Amino acid sequence: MGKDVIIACDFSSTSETLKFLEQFGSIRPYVKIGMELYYAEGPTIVRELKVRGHKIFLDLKLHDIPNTVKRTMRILSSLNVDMINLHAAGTSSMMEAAMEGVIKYDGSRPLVIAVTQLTSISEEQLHNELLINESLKNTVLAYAANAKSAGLDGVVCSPLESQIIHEKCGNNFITVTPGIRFPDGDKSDQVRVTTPAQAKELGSDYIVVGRPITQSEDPVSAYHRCIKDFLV
Ligand SMILES: O=c1ccn([C@@H]2O[C@H](COP(=O)(O)O)[C@@H](O)[C@H]2O)c(=O)[nH]1
Repeated sequence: MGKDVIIACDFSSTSETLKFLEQFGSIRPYVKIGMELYYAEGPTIVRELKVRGHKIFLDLKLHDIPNTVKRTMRILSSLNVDMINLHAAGTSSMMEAAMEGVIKYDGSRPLVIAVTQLTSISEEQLHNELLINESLKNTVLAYAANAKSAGLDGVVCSPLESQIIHEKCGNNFITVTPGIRFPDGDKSDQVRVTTPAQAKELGSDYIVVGRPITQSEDPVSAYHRCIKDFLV
């Protein structure tokens, strides 16, 4: 299974995104298109980046009734992205419907992964606001197990949970982990964070890195720092 560093391109336009990626020259990083960029530019941003040779994680975190998610997955899958996601909180029925919708006419499909609990959520918020009495760890593990039973390929979680998810769901069940910060970095709105090196130790398959690269004075060096700490 391929491990990689995925850059979260949280920009509001195609021009800003392409200007950012031009700094990488002939390197074509794996990129994540999230809600901000997709809602601003629509499917054309996916085509623009695909044609330039980038692998794409389309991070739209679907969460709706099963029929709506199934039909939306059919549309999104036709964009030929490499990875796509939804919220495990939408239930097993929703995830099973998504897996039906995502299969293309030729039988292929992107990787499908489920968000367990957002990396910005703390144990206290889980209990006091979401009114979930289970521990964060148990909730994440249960959601991961549901995703696996529904036929998904893996989950989005904090690197802090990668190891226990692999123990429960197997090493082929992939963990895609945002919440990455350099040792000297600002956590900002993230709560369950690790460094790239810790994510490697804990067995994350992919790390998703946004601001530590995009807001860096030298994004290319910050990306290579992630590659060195996580992959090498
Ligand atoms: O649980 C989640 C799910 C998705 N994300 C997304 O990852 C990036 C992280 O960006 P940073 O700037 O490195 O914090 C961002 O696009 C989120 O929407 C997440 O952080 N946590």
